[in-house]
Amino acid sequence: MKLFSREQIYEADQQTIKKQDITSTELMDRAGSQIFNWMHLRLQGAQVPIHVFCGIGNNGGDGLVLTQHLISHGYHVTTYIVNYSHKRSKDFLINYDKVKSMTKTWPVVLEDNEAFPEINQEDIIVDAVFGIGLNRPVPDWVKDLFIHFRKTKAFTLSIDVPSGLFLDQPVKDEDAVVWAGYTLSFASPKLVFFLPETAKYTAQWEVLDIGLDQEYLMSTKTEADLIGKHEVLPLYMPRDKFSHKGTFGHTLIIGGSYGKIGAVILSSRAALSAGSGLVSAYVPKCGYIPLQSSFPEAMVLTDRDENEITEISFDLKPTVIGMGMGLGTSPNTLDAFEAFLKNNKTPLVIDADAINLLSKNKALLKLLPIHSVLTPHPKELERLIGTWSDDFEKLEKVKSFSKKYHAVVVIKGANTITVFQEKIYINTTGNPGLATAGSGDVLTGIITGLIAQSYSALAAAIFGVYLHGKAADITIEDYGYQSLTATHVIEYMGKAYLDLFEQPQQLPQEEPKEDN
Ligand SMILES: NC(=O)C1=CN([C@@H]2O[C@H](COP(=O)(O)OP(=O)(O)OC[C@H]3O[C@@H](n4cnc5c(N)ncnc54)[C@H](O)[C@@H]3O)[C@@H](O)[C@H]2O)[C@@H](O)CC1
Ligand SMILES: [K+]
Repeated sequence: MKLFSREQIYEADQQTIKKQDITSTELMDRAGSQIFNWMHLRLQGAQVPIHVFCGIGNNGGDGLVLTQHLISHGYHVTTYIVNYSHKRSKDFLINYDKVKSMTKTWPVVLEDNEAFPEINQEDIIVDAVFGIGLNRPVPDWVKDLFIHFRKTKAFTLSIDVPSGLFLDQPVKDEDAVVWAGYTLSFASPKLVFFLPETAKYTAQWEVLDIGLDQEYLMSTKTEADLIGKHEVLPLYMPRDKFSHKGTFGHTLIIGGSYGKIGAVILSSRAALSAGSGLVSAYVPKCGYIPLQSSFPEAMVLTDRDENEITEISFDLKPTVIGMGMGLGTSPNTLDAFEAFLKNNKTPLVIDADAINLLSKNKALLKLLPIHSVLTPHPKELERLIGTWSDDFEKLEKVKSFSKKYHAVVVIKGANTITVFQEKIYINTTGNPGLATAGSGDVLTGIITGLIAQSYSALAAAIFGVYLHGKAADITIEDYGYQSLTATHVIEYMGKAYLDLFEQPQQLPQEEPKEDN
């Protein structure tokens, strides 16, 4: 799914109005009606007090359309105008008059220095104060209103975006943003719903289709894409009947040090479960027996040293190398790593201590083959690119890094983000159960195993992150969050693959009672 920017959404609105020959008021009607349908389906006429807070722009206008439907369907609704400016939008004013003519009274106008309405925890707040038009800090008294919303603990439904949340700037004051229980967003979810610092402002979100011009939406390229099943299916490469293990490549995993051989075992097993035809591991001598006995499918090569890697040399011709898990960062290992990079031509996936070695010796970065994949967690990323002041700056820095070194960077986190040059891909699978030892080693193994099968580096990163999260999502159905282990993720990879082709269960369609 594409994540459109604010400018693109405004453009989509304009194109829609032009091509469908409708007015902006009609488009607002669609938006407000969709919000109403969503609520009506769930509330079914329940007499819960609904407080609709409308700003003076088009987001407020959407709120006023919603109000009209709620009133005409007999809901218990109170409408407030959050009068933060006198520059009311045309479509706001049209709907403001409509509400007046329906109810014979004007909505309650809230201004600075006025008492805020009483709201109970069981009530519903609809937040239509600011939408994507927010372009400067929220006035203090409106911030106080948002604090009031939170104090009531009432369910808060935000229209389009939680008010106070900028689409392209960090939040400076978390009290100046509405904390939504649910956001109903038009055109696409917004990038900020997925970034670590701003995801918390909406617990859940959903996109409502307001019939924007399909041609524009289809043909417009976005800076960010959201990755779900629909997006990874075209990446999947089916297997030919006449294929053999050589067809699916040879993965070499290089890593491990005394006490950290398990990381290599996890990565190697993950590469095989992702479909790599052959898997070999290169470890210090102490890793030989553990690997051979726990993972009979792998071939094992050893360093001359017992406890750490001191020289990386082998006779194999691997298709791809995944390295860094459990590697350690000793001077001997660094020398081996540097010598290896100077001669290496094989595609690389770089994780953990291999990232740390690069961070401490930045000159080595230019030795990476193009389209290397790096899989840092936030601390490793910080060592690699330096600190950042907010998520937007972080993304910009990662993009520059990616461009400079032609690398694919996978930023691990709740919504793992893959960055390649100017473009970012946000994963939607995975769960807090993945915050467990070894899950990163498994991810690196999966991505490496996909590259072995001739997926491009970018496709392998996007698809690998998806499958890894999906396997974890299926695992928790059997094990729950707490008991999920990295080994489960490997074992559930098969189910993650099968899930790609599972038809969604057809639920009986519920219809809203009526809509007029
Ligand atoms: N443009 C369209 O045709 C459609 C717009 N829609 C709605 O319209 C919204 C965008 O509407 P607007 O562009 O009118 O903007 P908003 O309703 O988000 O904001 C209203 C106005 O407030 C002003 N403003 C911004 N920050 C302020 C601040 N801190 N203090 C005081 N004033 C401030 C701005 O000048 C802005 O235009 C969307 O989020 C969506 O909800 C939908 O109705 C669908 C169609
Ligand atoms: K809003």
